Amino acid sequence: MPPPCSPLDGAPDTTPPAVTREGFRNAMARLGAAVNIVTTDGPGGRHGFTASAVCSVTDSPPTLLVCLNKGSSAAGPVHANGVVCINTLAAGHEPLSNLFGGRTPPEERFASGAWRVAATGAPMLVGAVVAFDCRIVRTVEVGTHNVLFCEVVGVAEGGSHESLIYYSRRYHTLSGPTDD
Ligand SMILES: NC(=O)C1=CN([C@@H]2O[C@H](COP(=O)(O)OP(=O)(O)OC[C@H]3O[C@@H](n4cnc5c(N)ncnc54)[C@H](O)[C@@H]3O)[C@@H](O)[C@H]2O)C=CC1
Ligand SMILES: Cc1cc2nc3c(=O)[nH]c(=O)nc-3n(C[C@H](O)[C@H](O)[C@H](O)COP(=O)(O)O)c2cc1C
Repeated sequence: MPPPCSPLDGAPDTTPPAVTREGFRNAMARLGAAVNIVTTDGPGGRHGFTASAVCSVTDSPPTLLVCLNKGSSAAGPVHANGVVCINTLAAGHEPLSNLFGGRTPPEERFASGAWRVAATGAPMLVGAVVAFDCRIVRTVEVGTHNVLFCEVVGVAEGGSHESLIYYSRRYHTLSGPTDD
C-alpha cells in the first residue's frame, strides 16, 4: 500500500503543501535571531548582505553556516571570492541592517559604518559584537538558498555587550553581562 501522500500513477500531485511559504514565514517570525552583516571581497568584488540565517555547526574545525538566497545580488561575489566575514550587529545597528537588507548598490552599503580589512580580505565591521573571518569550505543548494559552510579562520570580539535581535519582524536589543 503506497504512503498516504504519494501521487497516484504518476499523476500530478495537486495536494496543497501541508505548510505554505506564508505559514512557514509566520512560524519563523516567532524565532528570535541575532542579526549579522555577511561581507565579502576579492576578485568578485566587495559586497555584503544582512543575514539572520546563521548557525554554529561544529567547533572542530570551527564552522558556521550561512543561508544565502540564490537570487541575492551578493550571491555572485560571495561564490567568486570564497570568503566571508560574519559581523554580528550591536544595539544601534538597525540602520546598517536595513541598508544591507537589499535594494541598495553594494558600494553605497559600505559608505555607512567603519570597516577594516580582515585577514581573508573580507570587510570587518568596527563595533560589531563579534566578527568571524571565514573561508567557505562547502556549499549545498537547498531550494531557493545556498547553505554556505564557513570555516572560521579568525575571530574579533568587540566591546559591545548589547546584541541586535530580529524577532516578530522587528528589531530588539538583548543585553548581556558586562566585563568587571
Ligand atoms: N533566510 C532568509 O533568506 C531570510 C530572508 N529575509 C528577508 O528579509 C525580508 C524581511 O523579513 P521579515 O520582515 O521577517 O519578513 P517575512 O515575513 O518575509 O519573514 C518572516 C521570517 O521568515 C523567514 N524567512 C523570510 N524569508 C525567507 C526565505 N526566503 N527563506 C527562508 N526563510 C525566510 C525568516 O526567519 C523571517 O524572519 C523578507 O521578506 C526576506 O526577503 C529575512 C530573514 C531571513
Ligand atoms: C533582518 C533580515 C535578515 C535577513 N536574513 C537573510 C538571510 O539569512 N539570508 C538571506 O539570503 N537573506 C536575508 N535577508 C535578505 C538579504 O539581506 C537581502 O535580500 C540581500 O541584501 C539581497 O538583496 P539584494 O539582492 O537587493 O542585494 C535578510 C534581511 C533582513 C532585513
